[in-house]
Amino acid sequence: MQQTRHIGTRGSPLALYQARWVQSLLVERDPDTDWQIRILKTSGDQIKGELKDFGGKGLFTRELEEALLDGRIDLAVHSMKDVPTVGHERLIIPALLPREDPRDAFISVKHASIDDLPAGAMIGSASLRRRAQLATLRPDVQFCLLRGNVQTRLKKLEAGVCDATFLAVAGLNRLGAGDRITQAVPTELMLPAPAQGVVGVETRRDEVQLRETLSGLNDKAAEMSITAERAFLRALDGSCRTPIAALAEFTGSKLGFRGEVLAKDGSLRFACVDAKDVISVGDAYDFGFAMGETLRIEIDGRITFDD
Ligand SMILES: NCc1[nH]cc(CCC(=O)O)c1CC(=O)O
Repeated sequence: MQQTRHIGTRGSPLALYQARWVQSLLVERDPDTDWQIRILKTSGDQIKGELKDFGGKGLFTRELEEALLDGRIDLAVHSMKDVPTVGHERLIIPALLPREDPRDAFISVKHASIDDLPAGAMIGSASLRRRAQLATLRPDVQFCLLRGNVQTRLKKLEAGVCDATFLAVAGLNRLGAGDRITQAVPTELMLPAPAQGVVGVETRRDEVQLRETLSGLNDKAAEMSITAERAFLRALDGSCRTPIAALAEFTGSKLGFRGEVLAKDGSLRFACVDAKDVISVGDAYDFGFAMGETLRIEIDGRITFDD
């Protein structure tokens, strides 16, 4: 008899796209299983104000993890940048899919680039990281909230709610909205969020066979990078609400790493850069964690992580 497995996802167009992507990869690998998508509402989808006012962490992933634990779903598809660094002991993420472009996109109707923005321009973004980074580049612009899913934000921008916004290039590409990108911002100007551009698949730790199937989808370079970036975040955050960015790039056997921590208003910025030969995922974790520890010592209380 054919076995049915449920792939849990949020209902936003981006989340659905990602779930369908995982579904098609699984159908290819194991056509004898019936891979079904099950849409769940998460508390993060119902919030209209500032995310940080609602207990931040894991907002988009918690309900999916609860559904995994009580058996409503067998797999959960996540944007890895939304996944907290400390996971549930009964859950595991055996598959990280190949990374898309990790950069942020600058999107504007009237202005060609960040440099092109006039003084006083209104930037719509709820992201503390993007706000702080932009404030270091352009202390003369202002910010307002712009929330909702990717399409909603693009519509609001077009309606003139703000002069520009930022979204992940990866999400826009996945939605077929890559033509809306005004400027793909170089990572030297705006370092992405840890794990930006990577989709991961989570399951229950005791699902031996599912884990093996998922391991077949795992991308080694993405795993090395994401492991280092998330270890960096873990070394720094706790219950972090200060902006943290990181990008690890794996080529050959070398892991290049850049990370930064900013004060929310962009008035302080601490950065680190290094590269190291890594063999195992454990090496990548240790490297990222050590980078985070070093930066934390350097910051020495001058930026607090929970204010
Ligand atoms: N927090 C929402 C979120 N989570 C992941 C992405 C983009 C896709 C990705 O990074 O894989 C987005 C939207 C955005 O920041 O533009």
